[in-house]
Parts: sequence; C-alpha cells; structure tokens
Amino acid sequence: MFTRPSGCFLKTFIAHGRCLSETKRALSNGSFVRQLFEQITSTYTYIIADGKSREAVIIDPVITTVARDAQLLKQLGLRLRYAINTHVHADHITGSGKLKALIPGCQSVISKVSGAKADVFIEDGDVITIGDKKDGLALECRSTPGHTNGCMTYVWHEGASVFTGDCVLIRGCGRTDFQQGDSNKMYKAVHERIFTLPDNFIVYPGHDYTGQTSSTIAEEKNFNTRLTKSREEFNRIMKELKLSYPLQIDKAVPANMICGILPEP
Ligand SMILES: N[C@@H](CCC(=O)N[C@@H](CSS)C(=O)NCC(=O)O)C(=O)O
Repeated sequence: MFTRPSGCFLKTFIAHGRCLSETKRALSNGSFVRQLFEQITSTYTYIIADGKSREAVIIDPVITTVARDAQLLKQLGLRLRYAINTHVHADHITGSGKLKALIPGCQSVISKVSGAKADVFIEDGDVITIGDKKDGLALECRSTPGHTNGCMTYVWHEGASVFTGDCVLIRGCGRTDFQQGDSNKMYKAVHERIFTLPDNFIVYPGHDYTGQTSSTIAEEKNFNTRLTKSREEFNRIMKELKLSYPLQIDKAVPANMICGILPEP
C-alpha cells in the first residue's frame, strides 16, 4: 500500500547561484530524496533513504564528490546499501567503486545490458528494495534505452518520483550520437515508459545545464522542447544537435565499464 507524499523542500547549501544539496521529496514516514550537484559536469546525484530502517541508496554518484556523499550519509545516520548507476556515463567517472571501498556492505548496481561490471545486475521490471521487505522503500527499474542501450530509469512510486538519468532532462533529453545512441529507441522508451507515469510525479534528471533542479511528468509532457514533437521531428532535432564530445569521454567510459575503479598508475 502506498502512503500519500507530503512535499517538503529544504535548501541546505547554495554556491554560485546553484543549490548543491537539497532535500526534495520527504514523506511522513521519514523517507526522503536528497539531491546533490557536481559542478564540473553538472551531474545530479540522489540519495534516497528509507525513514524506518535508515537504509539508503545513492543514484549516479560521481568519483570526485564521493567524500562529500559519504560524509552526508554518515551525518544523516544512513546505511548505504546500493550505489546505483543509471547507465555507463561518458562525461564523468562513477563514484560507485570508491563508495564500495569506503562503506562496507554497499553493493554496486547497473543494468545487465550495459555490459559493465557491478555486484548486482538489473533488468527491466526488477525492483530494488531497502528496509523492511513488506513496507520498505522500493524502486522499480524501467529500461529506457536511447542515450545508451543500458539506460535504466528508476521509479519510486511511494514518493511519486522518477529518476531519469540521461533519458529525460528538464525540457530536453540525453544525446543519442554515441554509445549505442538511438533516437527512435529513446522516443519510444520515453513515451511508453516515462510519460505514462502520473502527471504529478517529480522528474529528477541526471544533469541540468541551465540551473534547474527538477520537473514533473506533466511539465515535460507539455513543454519538453524535443520530446513533445513527432517522432520524425525528434529524430531530426537529435541528428542536428551537433554537440561536442564530453571532455572526459576517453577516460570515463572505460573506467565506468569497471565500476569506476581506476587502475594504479
Ligand atoms: N560539455 C559536457 C558534456 C555535455 C553533454 O554532452 N551532456 C550529455 C550528457 S553527459 S554524456 C547530453 O546528453 N547532453 C544533452 C544536451 O542536450 O546537452 C562535458 O564536456 O562533460
């Protein structure tokens, strides 16, 4: 049974006009989402905590901000169970390997399709649970290929929240021009697996380059500048994006295939 979420927005630290750490969704049972920002690659990391057990997961940690994240988990009295990646990132190295080394009991998670190393491999329809088996916190895994083949979107139904990684971004979407990128697959995945969620669900993206932090399904269904178009128009937009390659792509992709564990120099 789902409980009704009550909105609670608590800004904790602001730098350069951007909130670096913000509690977004908090439920009356103590469960919450904390959004954290990494400034070099404009990446969002999320801690999702189960209020009752104080167990937590982290989505898309970045290697350079692992110390910050580990300290916050400690301060909040949270036991990290899973470091989850939405996909094999091309712009930054994942922090999941480093978090595993720092926090005993933490396991890394990624989709099986990604081909990357991890402790736990997930597939479409799997549910990641923490806390009590019956009334703990549950994240549904939805395969949403297009940016990469192995992209997963995570749905926290009880918190009316969806973590879209580099699939749906606020008013935009992830690029589809490398790493098995495919705009047809992305369009289908978004319309069938993300835009079919209830309108009030909060969309938490993997990045934002314009200073925004979250959106909703209703907003993106109405105002997304790419995904509201026809499939043909969407394909044309994605083909003509002509973005330069991420600066760290050559070291990030190979490192992320092995959980962000860098070989000794
Ligand atoms: N300049 C950044 C890379 C920016 C970029 O390509 N972002 C990706 C997600 S990370 S692979 C993307 O999909 N962008 C979509 C868009 O429309 O901007 C860097 O050098 O790291």
